[in-house]
Amino acid sequence: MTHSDPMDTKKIFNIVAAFIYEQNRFLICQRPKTKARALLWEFAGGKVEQGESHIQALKRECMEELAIEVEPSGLFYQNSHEYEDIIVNLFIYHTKIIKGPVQKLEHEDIRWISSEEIDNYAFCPADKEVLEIIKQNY
Ligand SMILES: Nc1nc2c([nH]c(=O)n2[C@@H]2O[C@H](COP(=O)(O)OP(=O)(O)OP(=O)(O)O)[C@@H](O)[C@H]2O)c(=O)[nH]1
Repeated sequence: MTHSDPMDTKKIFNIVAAFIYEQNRFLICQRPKTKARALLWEFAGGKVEQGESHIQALKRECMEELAIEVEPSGLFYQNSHEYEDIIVNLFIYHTKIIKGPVQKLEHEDIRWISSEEIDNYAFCPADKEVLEIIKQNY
């Protein structure tokens, strides 16, 4: 009997994330030590829960992680990426902060960086392509 391909058993998650750009800088967050992709940098966000829209999920995640009220607008970037543990469908939205200030509630660190500084940070692999787009356009 053949063993099933691990592809078949990996869970697939829809992930929403926020591209928050203010005064030539955008917000990046460092993943906690205890989670998958520990200490890699990412855009704020997380898994879309059952029954939630992308917009609802992004608002909830930004409040949970950063204590900010946000208004997501257009979809900026979409990608699927297979990790060792899961497959992510990543949706990154242009997002504005409606009410701050930003507080670091869940991450190891948070930073506002310019596009020139991107190469100084190790990001989640699924973010590689959008970071190239940011480098070219911001
Ligand atoms: N938020 C966010 N997650 C990303 C990005 N890029 C990327 O590959 N991911 C991946 O998407 C997944 C997000 O899941 P998570 O574990 O942070 O989600 P969550 O906040 O709902 O946490 P939970 O699993 O504890 O409920 C992680 O596997 C993470 O590595 C990104 O830019 N932002």
